[in-house]
Amino acid sequence: MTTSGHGTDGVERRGLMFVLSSPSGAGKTTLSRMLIDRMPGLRMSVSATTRAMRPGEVDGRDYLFVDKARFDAMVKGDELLEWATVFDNSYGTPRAPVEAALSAGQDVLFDIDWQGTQQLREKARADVVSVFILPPSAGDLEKRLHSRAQDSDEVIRKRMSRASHEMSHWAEYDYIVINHNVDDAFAEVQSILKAERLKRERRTGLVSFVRGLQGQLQG
Ligand SMILES: Nc1ncnc2c1ncn2[C@@H]1O[C@H](COP(=O)(O)OP(=O)(O)OP(=O)(O)O)[C@@H](O)[C@H]1O
Ligand SMILES: Nc1nc2c(ncn2[C@@H]2O[C@H](COP(=O)(O)O)[C@@H](O)[C@H]2O)c(=O)[nH]1
Repeated sequence: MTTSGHGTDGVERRGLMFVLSSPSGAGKTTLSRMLIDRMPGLRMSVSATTRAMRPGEVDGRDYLFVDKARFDAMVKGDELLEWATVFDNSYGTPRAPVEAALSAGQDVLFDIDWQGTQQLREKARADVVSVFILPPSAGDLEKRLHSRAQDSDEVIRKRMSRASHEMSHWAEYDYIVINHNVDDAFAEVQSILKAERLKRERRTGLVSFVRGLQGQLQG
């Protein structure tokens, strides 16, 4: 699915799909925004959803807010790379922008649940790097959902009651980060991305780079 771009050291490499998942409220959106602001070469995948817009959310930036008929048409037209029902709403990743970003040599960041992560992994295992974010405690998770002040008590209750099930998928992920403190969690997630960008298998330009070095040594 991916084509090559260039790393910061000029060596060609395949783009990667960097996935953050967690129980609702553990901090994926917060960490995603920090990554997008601070990591050049990383583009956010903007999901389509049928859920209602929260105060402060912007259509096209936070989500593509669509009705059920439009979502179903996207599924039928194979416009989504993955999709799932989460908390009674439909969510899915539009395929075209992801493929365009990867073709342009960029990495793509996904804030999606475990069902979507499984689907991406089935399609492109070698190019998916997945991170599961855990809250430090159940009490902290609940406090965070309340402090966000964007969901009703009923919605928060529903999300808390799903948290244990969401978390049961932690062992399917490549990395686990416990979000005690947002700056520390960000530093950990950033380190994972930096290291994964340097992985030998995705650095398609290394063979010719090393040959060039050897040529210089012989010449
Ligand atoms: N380490 C932290 N300490 C305290 N508060 C935090 C921390 N990380 C995130 N938060 C706060 O917790 C709330 C929930 O965070 P966020 O929206 O990033 O979670 P999320 O995992 O994206 O949730 P959802 O899956 O529902 O979209 C926000 O108000 C955010 O500012
Ligand atoms: N499988 C997918 N899951 C997605 C996608 N976009 C978001 N999500 C996940 O949904 C829940 C709830 O999100 P919220 O914004 O309503 O709080 C959360 O776990 C997201 O990660 C998607 O495109 N596919």
